[in-house]
Amino acid sequence: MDKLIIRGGKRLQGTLDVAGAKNAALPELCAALLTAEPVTLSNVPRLQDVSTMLKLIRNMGVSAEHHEDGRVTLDAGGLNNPEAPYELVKTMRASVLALGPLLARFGHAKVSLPGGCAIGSRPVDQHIKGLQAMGAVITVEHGYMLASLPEGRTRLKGAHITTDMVTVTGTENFMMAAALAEGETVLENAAQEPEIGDLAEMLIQMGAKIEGHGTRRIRIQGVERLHGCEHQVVADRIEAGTFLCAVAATGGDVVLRHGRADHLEVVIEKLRDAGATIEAGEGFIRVKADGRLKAQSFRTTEYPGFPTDMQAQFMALNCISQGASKVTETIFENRFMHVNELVRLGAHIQIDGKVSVIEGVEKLSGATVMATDLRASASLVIAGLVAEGETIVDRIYHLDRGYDRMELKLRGLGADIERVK
Ligand SMILES: CC(=O)N[C@H]1[C@@H](OP(=O)(O)OP(=O)(O)OC[C@H]2O[C@@H](n3ccc(=O)[nH]c3=O)[C@H](O)[C@@H]2O)O[C@H](CO)[C@@H](O)[C@@H]1O
Ligand SMILES: C=C(OP(=O)(O)O)C(=O)O
Repeated sequence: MDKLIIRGGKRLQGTLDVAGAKNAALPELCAALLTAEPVTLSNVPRLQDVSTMLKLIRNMGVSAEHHEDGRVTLDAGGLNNPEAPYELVKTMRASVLALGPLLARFGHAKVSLPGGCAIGSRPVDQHIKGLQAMGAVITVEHGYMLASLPEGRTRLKGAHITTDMVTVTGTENFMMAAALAEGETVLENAAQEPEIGDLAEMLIQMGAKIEGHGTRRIRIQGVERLHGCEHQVVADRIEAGTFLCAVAATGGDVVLRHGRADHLEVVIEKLRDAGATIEAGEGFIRVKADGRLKAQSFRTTEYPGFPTDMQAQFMALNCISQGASKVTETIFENRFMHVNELVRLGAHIQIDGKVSVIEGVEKLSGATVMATDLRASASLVIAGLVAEGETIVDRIYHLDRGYDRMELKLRGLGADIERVK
């Protein structure tokens, strides 16, 4: 199993390229299932989750190739097996995104229920309820969602869907299903994450009629057929935010090319309050930091609030900042798995339910720690970059699920970090 060995204490300096967003690329690969015409996505990141999604859709009979230049060319003309088997779904929860498109195009689908995961139980009840409101018949048998249309129907029908909570992949599933449904669908309480807007733009290019993406109410007028398109995946705000926190923690001066500051406003505001200098313009974010910053309290909420996917990385920064801070996680019930590992590196953190209280310390000291989930892994890497001595981060397959060669990018900025088998 791969590990990272980090010798901390190096300032980060230089320029790096922000990759395409995992959380946009995954639904967009599924959107290609909605048409029999070729689709080309560019700026697709090289991540384990993308490889898994490509495996999943190839298994359906789709031809899909990830090229050296980051393009993925897809052709779902030959799709003949609308099924997502457990073996592939269990390693990537985003597989549930195949359900909406398969149902909309084929009228039936068999998608494994995702299991729980380290950060929480993550049910898919809202996905099922919403698609049922659109006329789908869905039963759960032997761990699979078996979805079909009632006798005599060939298309889903538009519906008014109000979810119990804001759900990102739920909103995406409904948008994709509604694009080919009969009549109008209105999504209330819709997610507003930038990845929703990026998917909507792709669907519109394919001929979908969508309005209101980026707001709490999205309207979709179904069409009979969608066509192929070329679409560039939006920059990954979470990868960019992770590097901003890393530089804020180690000190240094780094330019993130292609970074979208407008998608990271709350995080950037917190980093500025902490004492980092951040400049941003068209297609770049520059971060400069020196010495210990001031700890910042925050609570995670849906976009445009503080992203849960940045909680662990910002907490790592708080661990070595001046003063105390309170971090409240409101989205996932079990997203503090990094805390015990940060404590092994010398951090002072106490958990009380949804709240972690962090007392900043002057230094961390290297140790062997275990990655438990994707962003937890990133927080341990940040902590390792500032810790004295050697930190070994074990089980980095979690990290590889969502970061495009993170250690190479960090090495390019002067970090002492290597991957070992
Ligand atoms: C591939 C992708 O885009 N993943 C992101 C997506 O995950 P994902 O879309 O899975 O997360 P959701 O927005 O759906 O989850 C929000 C909350 O709603 C709950 N819920 C959701 C659906 C449902 O049917 N029932 C239910 O109870 C979840 O357990 C969670 O507590 O948004 C999360 C919240 O920003 C991010 O952390 C993930 O990185
Ligand atoms: C939780 C995350 O992703 P996923 O929904 O793919 O598990 C994440 O990107 O931090």
